[in-house]
Amino acid sequence: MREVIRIGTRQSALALWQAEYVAERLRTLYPMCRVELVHHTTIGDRILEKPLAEIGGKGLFTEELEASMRSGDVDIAVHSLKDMPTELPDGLILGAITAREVPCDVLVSPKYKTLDQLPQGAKVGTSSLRRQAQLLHQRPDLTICMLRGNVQTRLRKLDEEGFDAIVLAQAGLKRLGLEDKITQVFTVDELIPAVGQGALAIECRSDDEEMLRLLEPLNDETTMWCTRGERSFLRQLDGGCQVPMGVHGTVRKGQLTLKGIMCSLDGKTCYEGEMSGPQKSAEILGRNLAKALYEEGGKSIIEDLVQKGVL
Ligand SMILES: NCc1[nH]cc(CCC(=O)O)c1CC(=O)O
Repeated sequence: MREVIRIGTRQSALALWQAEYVAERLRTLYPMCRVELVHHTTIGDRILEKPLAEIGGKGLFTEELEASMRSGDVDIAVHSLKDMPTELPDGLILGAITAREVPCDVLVSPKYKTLDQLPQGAKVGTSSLRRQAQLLHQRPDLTICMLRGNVQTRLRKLDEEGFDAIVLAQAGLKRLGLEDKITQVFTVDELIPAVGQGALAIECRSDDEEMLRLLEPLNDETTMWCTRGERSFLRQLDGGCQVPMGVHGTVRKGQLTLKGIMCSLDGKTCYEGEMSGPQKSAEILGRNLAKALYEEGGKSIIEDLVQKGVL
Protein backbone atom coordinates (compact mmCIF):
# COMPACT_ATOMS: atom_id res chain seq x y z
CA MET A 1 0.00 0.00 0.00
CA ARG A 2 1.09 3.58 -0.65
CA GLU A 3 2.95 5.41 2.12
CA VAL A 4 1.42 8.85 1.56
CA ILE A 5 -2.02 10.13 0.64
CA ARG A 6 -2.05 13.76 -0.47
CA ILE A 7 -5.32 15.65 -0.13
CA GLY A 8 -5.87 18.78 -2.18
CA THR A 9 -7.96 21.43 -0.45
CA ARG A 10 -8.99 25.06 -0.64
CA GLN A 11 -7.76 27.25 2.18
CA SER A 12 -10.90 28.65 3.77
CA ALA A 13 -11.47 27.55 7.34
CA LEU A 14 -14.39 25.42 6.19
CA ALA A 15 -12.45 23.74 3.39
CA LEU A 16 -9.58 23.00 5.79
CA TRP A 17 -11.97 21.59 8.39
CA GLN A 18 -13.48 19.32 5.74
CA ALA A 19 -10.13 18.15 4.39
CA GLU A 20 -8.84 17.56 7.91
CA TYR A 21 -11.97 15.57 8.72
CA VAL A 22 -11.31 13.26 5.78
CA ALA A 23 -7.59 13.12 6.64
CA GLU A 24 -8.38 12.02 10.19
CA ARG A 25 -10.74 9.31 9.02
CA LEU A 26 -8.10 8.01 6.62
CA ARG A 27 -5.41 8.12 9.33
CA THR A 28 -7.66 6.08 11.63
CA LEU A 29 -8.39 3.55 8.90
CA TYR A 30 -4.81 3.35 7.62
CA PRO A 31 -2.38 4.14 10.48
CA MET A 32 0.62 3.09 8.38
CA CYS A 33 -0.10 5.77 5.85
CA ARG A 34 0.95 9.43 6.08
CA VAL A 35 -1.95 11.72 5.15
CA GLU A 36 -1.05 15.28 4.11
CA LEU A 37 -3.01 18.37 3.10
CA VAL A 38 -1.91 20.37 0.06
CA HIS A 39 -3.35 23.91 -0.09
CA HIS A 40 -4.82 25.46 -3.27
CA THR A 41 -6.72 28.58 -4.26
CA THR A 42 -9.43 28.48 -6.92
CA ILE A 43 -11.08 31.04 -9.20
CA GLY A 44 -14.05 31.06 -6.84
CA ASP A 45 -11.74 32.07 -3.98
CA ARG A 46 -9.87 34.74 -5.95
CA ILE A 47 -12.78 36.67 -7.47
CA LEU A 48 -14.83 37.90 -4.54
CA GLU A 49 -16.44 41.05 -5.89
CA LYS A 50 -18.83 39.33 -8.27
CA PRO A 51 -21.71 36.89 -7.76
CA LEU A 52 -20.74 33.35 -8.78
CA ALA A 53 -23.46 33.42 -11.41
CA GLU A 54 -21.75 36.37 -13.07
CA ILE A 55 -18.27 34.82 -13.13
CA GLY A 56 -19.90 31.89 -14.89
CA GLY A 57 -18.73 28.34 -15.39
CA LYS A 58 -19.57 25.41 -13.21
CA GLY A 59 -16.33 24.35 -11.60
CA LEU A 60 -15.26 27.59 -9.96
CA PHE A 61 -14.13 25.86 -6.79
CA THR A 62 -12.88 22.64 -8.30
CA GLU A 63 -10.82 23.15 -11.46
CA GLU A 64 -7.40 23.89 -9.94
CA LEU A 65 -7.71 20.91 -7.64
CA GLU A 66 -8.62 18.72 -10.56
CA ALA A 67 -5.51 19.79 -12.46
CA SER A 68 -3.41 18.77 -9.45
CA MET A 69 -5.01 15.35 -9.35
CA ARG A 70 -4.36 14.88 -13.03
CA SER A 71 -0.70 15.76 -12.68
CA GLY A 72 -0.41 13.46 -9.68
CA ASP A 73 0.51 16.26 -7.26
CA VAL A 74 -2.39 15.19 -5.07
CA ASP A 75 -4.29 11.90 -4.83
CA ILE A 76 -7.71 13.15 -3.81
CA ALA A 77 -9.57 16.42 -3.38
CA VAL A 78 -12.17 17.12 -0.72
CA HIS A 79 -15.05 19.42 -1.68
CA SER A 80 -18.45 20.41 -0.42
CA LEU A 81 -20.59 18.29 -2.72
CA LYS A 82 -22.76 21.36 -3.25
CA ASP A 83 -19.88 23.07 -5.05
CA MET A 84 -19.26 20.18 -7.46
CA PRO A 85 -20.43 20.37 -11.07
CA THR A 86 -22.88 17.62 -12.01
CA GLU A 87 -20.56 16.35 -14.75
CA LEU A 88 -16.97 15.63 -13.76
CA PRO A 89 -14.12 16.02 -16.23
CA ASP A 90 -12.86 12.85 -17.94
CA GLY A 91 -10.64 10.73 -15.77
CA LEU A 92 -12.01 11.95 -12.44
CA ILE A 93 -14.79 10.49 -10.31
CA LEU A 94 -16.37 10.82 -6.90
CA GLY A 95 -14.68 8.07 -4.90
CA ALA A 96 -16.85 8.60 -1.85
CA ILE A 97 -19.64 10.79 -0.51
CA THR A 98 -19.58 11.14 3.26
CA ALA A 99 -22.64 10.98 5.51
CA ARG A 100 -24.62 14.17 5.18
CA GLU A 101 -24.43 16.73 7.94
CA VAL A 102 -27.62 18.78 8.47
CA PRO A 103 -28.83 19.92 5.01
CA CYS A 104 -30.66 23.09 6.09
CA ASP A 105 -30.17 26.77 5.46
CA VAL A 106 -30.24 29.16 8.38
CA LEU A 107 -30.94 32.82 9.05
CA VAL A 108 -28.36 34.77 11.01
CA SER A 109 -29.58 38.07 12.37
CA PRO A 110 -28.30 40.04 15.34
CA LYS A 111 -31.55 42.00 15.71
CA TYR A 112 -34.49 39.86 14.63
CA LYS A 113 -35.66 36.39 15.60
CA THR A 114 -37.17 35.02 12.38
CA LEU A 115 -37.62 35.81 8.70
CA ASP A 116 -41.23 36.83 9.47
CA GLN A 117 -40.06 39.37 11.99
CA LEU A 118 -37.71 41.20 9.63
CA PRO A 119 -39.01 44.74 8.95
CA GLN A 120 -40.43 45.74 5.54
CA GLY A 121 -37.67 46.05 2.96
CA ALA A 122 -35.06 44.52 5.26
CA LYS A 123 -31.59 44.07 3.76
CA VAL A 124 -30.74 40.38 3.50
CA GLY A 125 -27.35 39.16 2.31
CA THR A 126 -26.90 36.12 0.08
CA SER A 127 -25.39 35.55 -3.35
CA SER A 128 -27.21 32.32 -3.94
CA LEU A 129 -29.96 32.74 -6.52
CA ARG A 130 -31.69 29.73 -4.98
CA ARG A 131 -31.85 31.41 -1.58
CA GLN A 132 -32.72 34.79 -3.10
CA ALA A 133 -35.68 33.42 -5.06
CA GLN A 134 -37.11 31.36 -2.22
CA LEU A 135 -36.73 34.23 0.27
CA LEU A 136 -38.42 36.66 -2.12
CA HIS A 137 -41.20 34.15 -2.70
CA GLN A 138 -42.04 34.34 1.01
CA ARG A 139 -41.13 38.00 1.50
CA PRO A 140 -41.31 39.96 -1.78
CA ASP A 141 -40.52 43.19 0.07
CA LEU A 142 -36.99 42.14 1.07
CA THR A 143 -33.93 43.77 -0.44
CA ILE A 144 -31.53 41.00 -1.35
CA CYS A 145 -27.89 42.12 -1.48
CA MET A 146 -24.83 40.33 -2.73
CA LEU A 147 -22.77 38.62 -0.04
CA ARG A 148 -19.77 36.63 -1.16
CA GLY A 149 -16.75 35.21 0.58
CA ASN A 150 -16.12 32.38 2.97
CA VAL A 151 -18.25 31.82 6.04
CA GLN A 152 -16.17 34.03 8.34
CA THR A 153 -16.07 36.84 5.78
CA ARG A 154 -19.83 36.71 5.45
CA LEU A 155 -20.34 36.88 9.21
CA ARG A 156 -17.99 39.85 9.37
CA LYS A 157 -19.86 41.62 6.55
CA LEU A 158 -23.15 41.04 8.40
CA ASP A 159 -21.82 43.37 11.09
CA GLU A 160 -19.86 45.77 8.91
CA GLU A 161 -22.17 46.27 5.96
CA GLY A 162 -25.45 46.84 7.74
CA PHE A 163 -27.36 43.71 6.75
CA ASP A 164 -30.45 42.95 8.79
CA ALA A 165 -29.84 39.25 8.22
CA ILE A 166 -27.83 36.83 6.11
CA VAL A 167 -28.57 33.25 5.03
CA LEU A 168 -25.99 30.46 5.20
CA ALA A 169 -25.80 26.68 5.26
CA GLN A 170 -26.18 25.20 8.73
CA ALA A 171 -23.54 22.56 7.98
CA GLY A 172 -20.79 25.11 7.44
CA LEU A 173 -21.53 26.94 10.69
CA LYS A 174 -21.74 23.67 12.58
CA ARG A 175 -18.42 22.45 11.29
CA LEU A 176 -16.76 25.70 12.28
CA GLY A 177 -18.27 25.68 15.77
CA LEU A 178 -20.33 28.77 14.95
CA GLU A 179 -23.78 27.32 15.60
CA ASP A 180 -24.41 29.89 18.32
CA LYS A 181 -24.69 32.50 15.54
CA ILE A 182 -27.81 30.82 14.14
CA THR A 183 -31.07 32.72 14.59
CA GLN A 184 -33.50 30.47 12.70
CA VAL A 185 -33.13 27.09 11.03
CA PHE A 186 -35.30 26.81 7.92
CA THR A 187 -36.82 23.37 7.44
CA VAL A 188 -36.06 21.74 4.10
CA ASP A 189 -39.67 22.53 3.16
CA GLU A 190 -39.40 26.22 3.99
CA LEU A 191 -36.19 26.67 2.02
CA ILE A 192 -35.26 23.77 -0.21
CA PRO A 193 -31.49 23.21 0.04
CA ALA A 194 -28.94 23.11 -2.74
CA VAL A 195 -28.04 19.84 -4.38
CA GLY A 196 -25.73 17.94 -2.06
CA GLN A 197 -25.80 20.55 0.68
CA GLY A 198 -24.17 19.21 3.85
CA ALA A 199 -22.36 16.29 2.19
CA LEU A 200 -18.66 16.05 1.33
CA ALA A 201 -17.40 14.72 -1.97
CA ILE A 202 -14.05 13.03 -2.28
CA GLU A 203 -12.84 13.26 -5.84
CA CYS A 204 -10.08 11.10 -7.26
CA ARG A 205 -8.63 9.75 -10.50
CA SER A 206 -10.86 7.05 -11.96
CA ASP A 207 -7.84 4.86 -12.77
CA ASP A 208 -6.46 4.99 -9.22
CA GLU A 209 -7.93 1.67 -8.12
CA GLU A 210 -6.05 1.48 -4.87
CA MET A 211 -7.22 4.93 -3.79
CA LEU A 212 -10.81 4.09 -4.72
CA ARG A 213 -10.62 0.99 -2.54
CA LEU A 214 -9.17 3.00 0.36
CA LEU A 215 -12.02 5.49 0.08
CA GLU A 216 -14.80 2.91 0.16
CA PRO A 217 -15.34 2.93 3.96
CA LEU A 218 -15.91 6.70 3.86
CA ASN A 219 -18.86 6.37 1.53
CA ASP A 220 -22.31 6.66 3.09
CA GLU A 221 -24.81 4.71 1.09
CA THR A 222 -27.96 6.64 2.03
CA THR A 223 -26.31 9.98 1.33
CA MET A 224 -25.02 8.57 -1.94
CA TRP A 225 -28.50 7.61 -3.16
CA CYS A 226 -30.05 10.90 -2.04
CA THR A 227 -27.39 13.02 -3.68
CA ARG A 228 -27.34 10.89 -6.81
CA GLY A 229 -31.01 11.75 -7.26
CA GLU A 230 -30.37 15.41 -6.45
CA ARG A 231 -27.48 15.67 -8.90
CA SER A 232 -29.48 13.97 -11.60
CA PHE A 233 -32.24 16.60 -11.13
CA LEU A 234 -29.75 19.43 -11.54
CA ARG A 235 -27.98 17.77 -14.47
CA GLN A 236 -31.24 17.41 -16.35
CA LEU A 237 -31.86 21.13 -15.89
CA ASP A 238 -28.28 21.94 -16.81
CA GLY A 239 -27.70 23.91 -13.64
CA GLY A 240 -24.51 24.63 -11.75
CA CYS A 241 -24.22 25.85 -8.18
CA GLN A 242 -25.62 29.21 -9.26
CA VAL A 243 -29.19 28.59 -10.37
CA PRO A 244 -32.49 29.34 -8.61
CA MET A 245 -33.30 25.70 -8.06
CA GLY A 246 -33.21 23.50 -5.02
CA VAL A 247 -33.70 19.80 -4.48
CA HIS A 248 -33.57 17.60 -1.43
CA GLY A 249 -33.66 13.82 -1.15
CA THR A 250 -34.47 11.59 1.79
CA VAL A 251 -34.43 7.79 2.02
CA ARG A 252 -36.81 5.67 4.11
CA LYS A 253 -36.84 1.90 3.87
CA GLY A 254 -35.11 1.93 0.52
CA GLN A 255 -37.53 4.50 -0.95
CA LEU A 256 -36.04 7.76 -2.13
CA THR A 257 -38.20 10.90 -2.02
CA LEU A 258 -36.99 13.92 -3.94
CA LYS A 259 -38.49 17.34 -3.44
CA GLY A 260 -37.49 20.00 -5.94
CA ILE A 261 -38.16 23.63 -6.75
CA MET A 262 -37.48 25.93 -9.72
CA CYS A 263 -37.98 29.65 -9.25
CA SER A 264 -37.86 32.83 -11.24
CA LEU A 265 -35.15 35.19 -9.99
CA ASP A 266 -37.69 37.49 -8.35
CA GLY A 267 -39.31 34.54 -6.59
CA LYS A 268 -42.74 35.39 -8.01
CA THR A 269 -43.08 32.12 -9.87
CA CYS A 270 -42.02 28.86 -8.24
CA TYR A 271 -42.68 25.34 -9.45
CA GLU A 272 -42.38 22.77 -6.73
CA GLY A 273 -42.84 19.03 -6.81
CA GLU A 274 -42.09 15.73 -5.16
CA MET A 275 -41.43 12.22 -6.45
CA SER A 276 -40.70 8.88 -4.76
CA GLY A 277 -39.38 5.54 -5.90
CA PRO A 278 -36.79 2.87 -5.16
CA GLN A 279 -33.42 4.40 -4.19
CA LYS A 280 -31.67 2.44 -6.91
CA SER A 281 -33.70 4.44 -9.45
CA ALA A 282 -32.27 7.69 -8.08
CA GLU A 283 -31.01 8.89 -11.46
CA ILE A 284 -34.33 8.32 -13.21
CA LEU A 285 -36.26 9.86 -10.34
CA GLY A 286 -34.16 13.03 -10.42
CA ARG A 287 -34.53 13.27 -14.17
CA ASN A 288 -38.29 12.70 -14.07
CA LEU A 289 -38.84 15.27 -11.36
CA ALA A 290 -36.83 17.80 -13.35
CA LYS A 291 -38.83 17.04 -16.49
CA ALA A 292 -42.12 17.36 -14.62
CA LEU A 293 -41.21 20.79 -13.22
CA TYR A 294 -39.91 21.85 -16.62
CA GLU A 295 -43.17 20.89 -18.32
CA GLU A 296 -45.24 22.52 -15.62
CA GLY A 297 -43.72 25.90 -16.45
CA GLY A 298 -40.06 25.68 -15.53
CA LYS A 299 -39.28 25.85 -19.24
CA SER A 300 -40.05 29.57 -19.32
CA ILE A 301 -37.88 30.11 -16.23
CA ILE A 302 -34.92 28.42 -17.91
CA GLU A 303 -35.46 30.40 -21.10
CA ASP A 304 -35.51 33.59 -19.06
CA LEU A 305 -32.27 32.63 -17.28
CA VAL A 306 -30.58 31.88 -20.60
CA GLN A 307 -31.74 35.24 -21.95
CA LYS A 308 -30.41 37.03 -18.85
CA GLY A 309 -27.08 35.22 -19.32
CA VAL A 310 -27.31 33.34 -16.00
CA LEU A 311 -27.24 29.92 -17.67
N1 LIG B 1 -20.80 27.83 -1.57
C1 LIG B 1 -20.08 27.90 -0.33
C2 LIG B 1 -20.37 26.73 0.53
N2 LIG B 1 -20.14 25.49 0.10
C3 LIG B 1 -20.54 24.62 1.10
C4 LIG B 1 -20.99 25.38 2.16
C5 LIG B 1 -21.52 24.86 3.43
C6 LIG B 1 -21.34 23.39 3.68
C7 LIG B 1 -22.23 22.49 2.90
O1 LIG B 1 -23.28 22.92 2.38
O2 LIG B 1 -21.89 21.30 2.81
C8 LIG B 1 -20.88 26.72 1.82
C9 LIG B 1 -21.22 27.87 2.66
C10 LIG B 1 -22.67 28.25 2.64
O3 LIG B 1 -23.39 28.01 1.67
O4 LIG B 1 -23.13 28.87 3.62
